[in-house]
Amino acid sequence: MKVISVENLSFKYRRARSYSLKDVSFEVKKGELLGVIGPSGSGKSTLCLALNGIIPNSIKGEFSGDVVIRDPRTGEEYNTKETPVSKLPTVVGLVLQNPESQLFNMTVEEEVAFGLENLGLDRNEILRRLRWALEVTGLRGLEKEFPPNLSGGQQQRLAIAAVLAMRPAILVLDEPTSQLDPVGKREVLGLVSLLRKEHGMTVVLVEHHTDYVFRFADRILVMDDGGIVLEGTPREVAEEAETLRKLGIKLPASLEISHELRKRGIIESPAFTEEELLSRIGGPSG
Ligand SMILES: Nc1ncnc2c1ncn2[C@@H]1O[C@H](COP(=O)(O)OP(=O)(O)OP(=O)(O)O)[C@@H](O)[C@H]1O
Repeated sequence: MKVISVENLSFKYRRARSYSLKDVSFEVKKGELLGVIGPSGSGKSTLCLALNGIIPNSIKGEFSGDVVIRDPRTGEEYNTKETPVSKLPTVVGLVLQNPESQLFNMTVEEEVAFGLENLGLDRNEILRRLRWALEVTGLRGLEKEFPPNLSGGQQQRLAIAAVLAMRPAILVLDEPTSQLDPVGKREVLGLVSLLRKEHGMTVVLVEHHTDYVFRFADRILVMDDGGIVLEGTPREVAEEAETLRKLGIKLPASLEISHELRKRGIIESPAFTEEELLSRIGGPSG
């Protein structure tokens, strides 16, 4: 089942000289993890904002094309340009790059409950969702903490908890680990994997950490200059090493090495992890 259909989407910010998205079309199926990579300024963040309707409803500009979101639980379809912005976060949650920009309450629990109060839910439902969101994100016990006192990884997990409490079926994450240290990165990407596996969520993930994207995404979109230049499975996209290199996209080390080894005829297909690479060349892991 398709849960996101983007058709001929173009967008130019007010006062900008050129379009930030140029005739972009793609689909995402229920339960998929779509990785989005591309150089700085290629339109990834703009695309994220368009997926939950902030563009064109709150951030205006020249918009054409359609972004249609289908709620897999009800089958209802929402064309973002015709849907109130207050409705979309209950279907598509958006987590931004910098957690601090999304956190503005005095305690962890107030942060998560804030959006729920705006949904007009009753007290019991708010508490139920609050507990669930903190449980899933591993933040139980930190309810009374002041958000700026949390670690970077905890702050980003809190931003995710606040979005999850709205019970979206689809999660869009715009470089959620870019401000984090390696421990924080692992925490957040571990959470993304859990949300997919155990909660059946569909995920669109913009991520510079290509190791994760090539290893776990079902499909990858590569963007450049507002358009999609490559789209395919990690295996298919990895075949285009030269294009990726020209765009300045760093492949995971195992793929870079396997690309060189393939050129020399030592192995036949790309290896996505170090273990896979070692086993291909007859190393210690077999
Ligand atoms: N609010 C805005 N007003 C005008 N132009 C903008 C605005 N936000 C982004 N742009 C422009 O739109 C283009 C795409 O930017 P966008 O932030 O979507 O790219 P990105 O791929 O997410 O980059 P990064 O990896 O650096 O976050 C860039 O040329 C950028 O300068």
